[in-house]
Amino acid sequence: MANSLATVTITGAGGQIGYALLFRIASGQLLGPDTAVRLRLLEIPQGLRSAEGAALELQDSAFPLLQSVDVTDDAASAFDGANVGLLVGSRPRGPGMERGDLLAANGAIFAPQGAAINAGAADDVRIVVVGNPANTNASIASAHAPDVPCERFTALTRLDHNRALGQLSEALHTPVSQLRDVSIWGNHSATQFPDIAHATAGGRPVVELLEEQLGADAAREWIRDVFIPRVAKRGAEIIEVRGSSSVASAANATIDHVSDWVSGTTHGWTSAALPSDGSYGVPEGLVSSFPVESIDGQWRIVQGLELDAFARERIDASVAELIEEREAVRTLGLLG
Ligand SMILES: NC(=O)c1ccc[n+]([C@@H]2O[C@H](COP(=O)([O-])OP(=O)(O)OC[C@H]3O[C@@H](n4cnc5c(N)ncnc54)[C@H](O)[C@@H]3O)[C@@H](O)[C@H]2O)c1
Ligand SMILES: O=C(O)C[C@H](O)C(=O)O
Repeated sequence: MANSLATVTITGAGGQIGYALLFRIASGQLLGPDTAVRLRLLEIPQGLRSAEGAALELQDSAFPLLQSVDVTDDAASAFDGANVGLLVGSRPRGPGMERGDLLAANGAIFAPQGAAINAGAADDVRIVVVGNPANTNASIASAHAPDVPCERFTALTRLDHNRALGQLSEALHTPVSQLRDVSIWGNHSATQFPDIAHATAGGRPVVELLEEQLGADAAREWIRDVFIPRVAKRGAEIIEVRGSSSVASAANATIDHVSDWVSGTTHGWTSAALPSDGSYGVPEGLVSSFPVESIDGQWRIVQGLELDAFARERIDASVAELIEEREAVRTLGLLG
């Protein structure tokens, strides 16, 4: 029997990722078998029917851990008492839409949601932003929640991390369970840097295994010309092949992110985008992806990793893009 109760708020709950998330959360995969959940589904008016339909199906699933489901288009009531906020609903880039328009449209979503979190969320609230541009949307929400510690606002790069594991597993013919310490640095965008310099497979350095398999030069080329772009552009590949953006894998990564945050990482480190504390020269406060561990319910950036010139250049390029996005939203007055 559950011995605690948590309120989980999902924005964009009537959308694709929302639908892939809800049933896994209600079954206990987000917070474990000892925590009953109260779900709050936030949608815009046009999305309410879809969210209401999902709520009917949740009822029909008779999940023992599911205590209640509320559907609303009011951010204040959706985030009232929230322990976990999954910020999925966002404004995707449409045809002919300029980057500035995209950031402004998302500002209009994430600024009021940040304010609602500030006003009513539980003291221990944990937020993960999935809706793109995820890192910058997290900064906007955080800027409007001055009473919530900024480290509670994170953005999803676990999908990129998992994609990197999938690619390595295939290349090395090694189960994912044998892989450790892959890192995603920077933005959840094509500039991200998937880094395997410290990764191991079955305890052996991945780079060494690739060199044995391919030879030193070909291994370097594979990492630079195949692995990195494949992971960084996987979102676009999925859109091209599936005809719409990733859904189940994005929901799965969101569950992984929150579940590790709450329960701790046990298989080496993972990756998450969080406000920088200045580590690795990333400007303080910028929401950037790092290699992280979760200890005692808090993300900690893995310290002391050596970065070669190639890594430094790639991280700097992605951080430069994040700084540009931050300046653009600052100019729009979205950072408070
Ligand atoms: N970070 C990642 O790894 C990652 C991966 C995949 C997709 N995404 C992003 O996730 C987002 C959602 O994807 P999807 O496939 O579920 O899209 P979707 O269009 O199916 O669903 C989005 C839902 O959000 C709702 N919504 C819009 N504005 C809202 C608001 N202000 N409040 C509440 N709900 C609102 C819409 O009505 C819609 O139902 C997109 O921005 C997508 O680019 C991120
Ligand atoms: O929705 C997108 O643009 C792609 C998404 O962020 C992904 O990584 O799959």
